[in-house]
Amino acid sequence: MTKELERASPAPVEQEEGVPVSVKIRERLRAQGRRFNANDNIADCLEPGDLDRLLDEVEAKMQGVLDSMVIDTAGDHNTRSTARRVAKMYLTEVFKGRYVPVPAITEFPNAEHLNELMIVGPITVRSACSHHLCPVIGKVWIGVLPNQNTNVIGLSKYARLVDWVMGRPQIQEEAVVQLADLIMERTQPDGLAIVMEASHFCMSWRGVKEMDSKMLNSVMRGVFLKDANLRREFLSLIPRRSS
Ligand SMILES: Nc1nc2c(ncn2[C@@H]2O[C@H](COP(=O)(O)OP(=O)(O)OP(=O)(O)O)[C@@H](O)[C@H]2O)c(=O)[nH]1
Repeated sequence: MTKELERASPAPVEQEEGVPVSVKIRERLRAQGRRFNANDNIADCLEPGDLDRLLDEVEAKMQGVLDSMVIDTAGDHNTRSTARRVAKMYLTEVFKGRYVPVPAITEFPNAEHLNELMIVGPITVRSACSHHLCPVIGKVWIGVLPNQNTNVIGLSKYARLVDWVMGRPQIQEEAVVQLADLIMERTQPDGLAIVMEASHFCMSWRGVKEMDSKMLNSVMRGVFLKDANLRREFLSLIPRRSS
């Protein structure tokens, strides 16, 4: 392209004034050919200050939702700051797992060359379904068969990884797979087993209004897939789940 043509071209969206920050972020994601589904993490496409600008943008859109629901947020003292509260809750609390990088994981040398089954749980699951953004609350158990040559990670880190993956709008089937992929990638054990049990408020608070049903699902990787005895041992060691 000649210098003249370059000058004549419209400014890239990054430099345009008044372009919503979400549009700029989407452009960066598309330029990298990246997916940005509800349960994807996009932290590495955010620039300094973007999250604050997103907060302002989501607040303005939430205010529009409240206005369209014919709620008098100016007169009603209870909802005066609701748009800001909801924006903060989505971006910095319940869906934080989309906007912050993966937690740092401390690794310790596997000095004793441990290769026995280890189970951690129940770890609390707090999420929301991608369909209605209703809460999903439950528990997860993680079983690891370490590899005698790989490092050991601190126990609390499993809970931090669960929190990071579940802090996005999710569906349970995809959440357990994302969690398994992450733990496999980070710790490279010989085997990994995950069982999740959760209540979906989209089924109890609304819709079919079924109060007691839960969804249980599992994912097995590595030796857990091949070794039925190991699978049985893991399942038998998980404390009796809530009724
Ligand atoms: N498979 C799966 N389904 C889920 C999960 N979370 C919520 N759902 C369901 O996803 C469906 C949402 O899509 P639709 O069926 O289009 O929603 P709807 O018409 O409002 O459905 P109702 O909930 O039956 O009123 C509902 O059946 C939810 O119960 C999940 O983690 N996994």
